Amino acid sequence: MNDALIQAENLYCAYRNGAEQIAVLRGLSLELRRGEAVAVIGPSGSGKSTLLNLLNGLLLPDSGMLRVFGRAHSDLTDSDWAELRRTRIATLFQDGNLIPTLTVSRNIVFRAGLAGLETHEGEVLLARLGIAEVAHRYPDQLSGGQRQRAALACAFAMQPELILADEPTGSLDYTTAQRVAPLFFDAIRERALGALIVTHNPELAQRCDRILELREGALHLWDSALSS
Ligand SMILES: Nc1ncnc2c1ncn2[C@@H]1O[C@H](COP(=O)(O)OP(=O)(O)OP(=O)(O)O)[C@@H](O)[C@H]1O
Repeated sequence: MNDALIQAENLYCAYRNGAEQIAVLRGLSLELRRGEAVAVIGPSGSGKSTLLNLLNGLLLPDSGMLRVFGRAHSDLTDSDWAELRRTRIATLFQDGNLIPTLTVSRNIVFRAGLAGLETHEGEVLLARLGIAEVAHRYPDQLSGGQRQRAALACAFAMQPELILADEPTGSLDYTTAQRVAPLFFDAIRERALGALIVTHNPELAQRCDRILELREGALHLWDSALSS
């Protein structure tokens, strides 16, 4: 069995504003396998969100090869990507992507349902994440950190194979981040998920199997000696 969830080779991606062309990814390569967590770090504007959007099918590369679950991006239609996002890829953006008209509990049930699953573990997930008491509240009645943990519960409830996360602990205080991070990594390892985590948090990055730095449009194995 091929364990690669993501294989990207020599990806190029540019934005066009009229005559101006902003080349963001310039020959980016990446492989992510099941059970592996990879942190992506890099300065503001280096292209981290662009990369997440490509891996999610929200953007298309201009050239290069991208395979997700062994399927070439050129063979994936918009509805194939939508199906992958519904059932196999969980995306955690900083603002939480919860449905505002549903309570936290209903968000979890709904998210699992989209993936074709019934879930009875919502309360357990919320308790493990330390937010059982907000299960009946709506997203706009939560703090940023509670919203982020509720989004994490929704992501786990859909039982994804791949998690793409943008600062998954960015809204949490230090103590809560210390509590939530192990749960995140336990879930990745227990369920042999792959995770690509964009983060500025060095402790979170250090828990990953590899740290890659996005620099000059490509990913480089991060060398702490070079950055000090
Ligand atoms: N829709 C767009 N049109 C034109 N340029 C864009 C667009 N989106 C992003 N860019 C530019 O592409 C570059 C990469 O942006 P991106 O958001 O991927 O960076 P980032 O590493 O995620 O930044 P940050 O850490 O600040 O969120 C930046 O120079 C940005 O200004």
